[in-house]
Amino acid sequence: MTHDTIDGHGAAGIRRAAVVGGGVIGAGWAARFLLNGIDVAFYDPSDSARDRAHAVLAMARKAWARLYPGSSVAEGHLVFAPTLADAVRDADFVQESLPEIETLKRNVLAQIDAAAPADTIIGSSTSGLLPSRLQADMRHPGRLVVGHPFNPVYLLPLVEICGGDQTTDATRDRAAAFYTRIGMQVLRVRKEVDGFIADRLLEALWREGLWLIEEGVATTSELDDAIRYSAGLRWAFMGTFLTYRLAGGDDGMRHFLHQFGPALKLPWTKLVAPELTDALIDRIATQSDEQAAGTSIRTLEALRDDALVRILNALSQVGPDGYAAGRTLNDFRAARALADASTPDPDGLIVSYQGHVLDEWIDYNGHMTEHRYLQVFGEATDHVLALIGAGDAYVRAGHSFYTVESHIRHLGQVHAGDAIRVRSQILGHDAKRLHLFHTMTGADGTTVATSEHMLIHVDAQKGASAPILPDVQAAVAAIGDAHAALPRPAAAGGSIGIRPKTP
Ligand SMILES: NC(=O)C1=CN([C@@H]2O[C@H](COP(=O)(O)OP(=O)(O)OC[C@H]3O[C@@H](n4cnc5c(N)ncnc54)[C@H](O)[C@@H]3O)[C@@H](O)[C@H]2O)C=CC1
Ligand SMILES: C[N+](C)(C)CC(=O)CC(=O)[O-]
Repeated sequence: MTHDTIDGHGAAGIRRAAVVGGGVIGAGWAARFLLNGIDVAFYDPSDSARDRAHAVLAMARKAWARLYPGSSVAEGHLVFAPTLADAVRDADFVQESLPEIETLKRNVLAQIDAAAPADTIIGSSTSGLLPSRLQADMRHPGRLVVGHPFNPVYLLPLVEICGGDQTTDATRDRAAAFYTRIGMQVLRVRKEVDGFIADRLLEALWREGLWLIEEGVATTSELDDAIRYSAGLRWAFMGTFLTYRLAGGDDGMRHFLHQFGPALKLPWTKLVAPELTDALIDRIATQSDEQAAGTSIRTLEALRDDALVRILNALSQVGPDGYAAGRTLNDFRAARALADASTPDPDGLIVSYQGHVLDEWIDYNGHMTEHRYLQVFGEATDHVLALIGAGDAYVRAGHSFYTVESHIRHLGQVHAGDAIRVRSQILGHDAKRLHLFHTMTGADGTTVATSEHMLIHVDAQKGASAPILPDVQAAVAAIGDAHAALPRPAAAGGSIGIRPKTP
């Protein structure tokens, strides 16, 4: 995998982004930036943009809670800028996601160029317009680069980077480093070309599909079935060429080309876009309505996100390091763990979880239900374990910590959407044991709950307790000794019981 250096060329210094154009894609970018702790100034004159941004952010939070559980990266702040100039004035990075109209984009890009600081990179989300044309009216054209994402931007990792004639190498590199830093898989387009790489492939398939509908060969639903029950499943991790290498049997690609290459001359495909007459549009839209069978766009988006999260999580477990997008996910998890480890806390505790209460965590009493506290505290524990070097790789190598005792105290209430934060203290440790205390606070800093856990170190293959490995032991000792100097929580070691009332 090409993994651009994370903080090369100042990408680590990007703290404020501007999103210009906040539709499907702009809102997705805003969510990805915010969930990476980057502040976002959002500009879109449409009345519905604000609601959409919040809705997309809520979906993204849900998905990220399942991809990066326990992460302590604090969400960035979102502001809705009244004007374009306000949005970009202090931005370290601008992402343009205006409608796919060249004249509009050129005009607004020139305005962004005039208002943004001179060293700010400007990324365009265009699906296929040529960057050489988009940068033509800019005074500093060298800083424009296409960063073409995929919907939903907060989940799909690919971003195609394509520069125009005047784009500098430094701009390409800085954009690549920045997109990598926010968890994306960068694909650098070697030569400027309409539609870049992925959309040329997607368009070819789409053209053929439209032709098949026009000819009455298949409906939208049959075309989708043809993909989702077959090639779509293997595309998710092997793409076309690796898949066809296997289809060539033991002789691989060479045999495949000899066997199936001649069909290209027949040819099977038309690849001509049919005329989109009103009648054809009606036919496709009606078939699409029938296919959706009344399921709303929001419900389909939730289904899509659920499936994507599961696929990404599954791919992250293939092979020692994850496979395809699963590998990108693992690399990003490791990078986030480093960022988590450096989250400062004024009291010297470990910031082990920062997030928001999700809708599905709410019970019939209207507040976060009890087992979700254990989930959050469990993720906080995982964060501490990763910090001392007992994360995924340690577990894969057969070593782990098991929790043998827990005590949760519920002291307040939190509701859907509330911000929560957990800070953790190592209260004790020895050759095999780790004693942790977590404190959960709400947005105003009030303590909502505490939890205390005893963990025992195990050799997972033997299924028996075993001494903590030396490197981890040293990390525990370093943090534990520092924490021993901090005040011990008054509730630590508390027991449960109904105490007799004093007369
Ligand atoms: N929808 C998709 O699947 C993908 C789209 N793209 C690209 O992303 C870009 C945006 O596409 P979508 O988000 O789908 O479009 P969209 O139509 O959902 O959103 C465009 C937004 O731009 C806003 N807008 C219009 N004029 C504006 C102005 N002067 N200043 C600020 N905002 C303005 C509109 O109010 C609207 O909210 C296009 O270049 C498209 O090719 C890239 C990847 C995928
Ligand atoms: C349809 N589209 C050209 C806007 C699609 C893309 O650009 C990428 C995607 O998400 O499929």
